[in-house]
Amino acid sequence: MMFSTIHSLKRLYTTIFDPPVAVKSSDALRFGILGAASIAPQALIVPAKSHHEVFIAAIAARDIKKAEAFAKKHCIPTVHKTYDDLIADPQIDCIYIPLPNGLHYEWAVKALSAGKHVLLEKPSVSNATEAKSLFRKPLLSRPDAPVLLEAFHYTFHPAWQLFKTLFDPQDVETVDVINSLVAGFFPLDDIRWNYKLSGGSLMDFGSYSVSAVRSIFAAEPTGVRDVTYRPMPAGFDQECDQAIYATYDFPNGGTAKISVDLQARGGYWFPALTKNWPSFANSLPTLTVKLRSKKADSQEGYDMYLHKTIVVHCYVGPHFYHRIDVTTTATIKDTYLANKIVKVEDKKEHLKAYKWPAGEEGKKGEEWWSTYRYQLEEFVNRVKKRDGSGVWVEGEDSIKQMEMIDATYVEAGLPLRPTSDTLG
Ligand SMILES: NC(=O)C1=CN([C@@H]2O[C@H](COP(=O)(O)OP(=O)(O)OC[C@H]3O[C@@H](n4cnc5c(N)ncnc54)[C@H](OP(=O)(O)O)[C@@H]3O)[C@@H](O)[C@H]2O)C=CC1
Ligand SMILES: O=C1OC[C@@H](O)[C@H](O)[C@H]1O
Repeated sequence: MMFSTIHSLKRLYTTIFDPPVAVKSSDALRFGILGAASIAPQALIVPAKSHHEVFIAAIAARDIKKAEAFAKKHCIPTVHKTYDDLIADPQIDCIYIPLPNGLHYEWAVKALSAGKHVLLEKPSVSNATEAKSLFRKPLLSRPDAPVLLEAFHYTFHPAWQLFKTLFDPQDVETVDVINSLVAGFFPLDDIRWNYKLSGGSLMDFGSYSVSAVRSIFAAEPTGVRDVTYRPMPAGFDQECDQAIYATYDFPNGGTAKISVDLQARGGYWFPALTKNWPSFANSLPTLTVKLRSKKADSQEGYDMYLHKTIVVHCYVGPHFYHRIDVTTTATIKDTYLANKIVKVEDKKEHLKAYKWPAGEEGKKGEEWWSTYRYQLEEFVNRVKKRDGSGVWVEGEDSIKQMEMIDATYVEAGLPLRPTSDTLG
């Protein structure tokens, strides 16, 4: 127990602060970052350290002093005065875009048009109109097309891929996803609460819920219903959802519920007194999948049914911690007694996967790799035209993702996030 805790802490420390630094190869891809964004170190700069084919070469920020300070802190050799200057830099191969959602479209188009590969933060853009325009750009169908990826990092981690091997999407009956963040984590002037910048909880933490549900059913919903939301407090953008709840119907008859709260409060004893206390409950993004009950065996006088429930704890950041709990419930019914239940037995398994199983071709990784590091591996593999792990987020998938977000906002009675002026 003690050994395993020390091992976990060591893995975590290596992941976050101290990955081994790789010697860069002469053909390493040179990345430039648009904006000194908070997420850039975690999502790209730290993961790049251990990748011998990735070099973080340049940064641009709206304020040159901020860019210089960021460059100094993260040892980035080149600072550009503007985002446009960075994109025009012939020394840069790839652009990472961690800008507010509402600016993703404009800058992704500019970067791709300059022939750069683009790693684009999630959600890819503001709405499905932008997504169709971006991901169906004719330049992306050319033989020498640049790579464009919506950075749904969690899908690249072995834990998510292991989870997906545990069931057939056709058998999924219900999915419940909770993405909740304690109130106060993001200040009220954060980009997440700015409608013009395409904010809202569904666009933020909620985009994972939508992505996860689509991935679990391997299908698009036939409808969305029962959408409720909590707007921002008075004085803030009322078009921005602070929390949102929705139910989706899927073609196999299954349903999914998402529950997203970016300012979670309450849930304590004496609710009247504590309802405004920040809530740490559900702080680990969690999802529960229930599969349809299936007849597994039939003997003289008895039928046995199996029913599986799978819970994934911390599905968004499995590198910090995760656990996949699989409960298989066996129910034995007496067919001579009108199917009376005579026995119910639960079998529980707890699974985890920080690395790919040994010996699988193209699948590289280390226990301490974060979701972002696994994602970077595949991004580079695509650029270098190698097969890699086979995990990817296709452009058409990113379009469907935005269609589901749009449909949810429509059902909520909220406006779609605004389309960029740069989309003619
Ligand atoms: N993959 C993940 O785990 C995560 C992804 N994200 C995504 O990354 C993106 C950025 O999020 P985050 O890093 O938290 O955001 P920040 O606010 O920290 O960074 C956004 C950057 O955008 C730039 N910017 C340009 N124009 C504006 C503007 N008008 N207003 C505000 N900022 C502007 C700023 O750059 P400058 O330095 O030039 O001023 C700023 O540094 C979002 O799309 C978000 O959804 C966020 C967190 C986690
Ligand atoms: O991973 C994440 O966690 C917190 C969110 O607000 C953020 O945007 C998201 O990507």
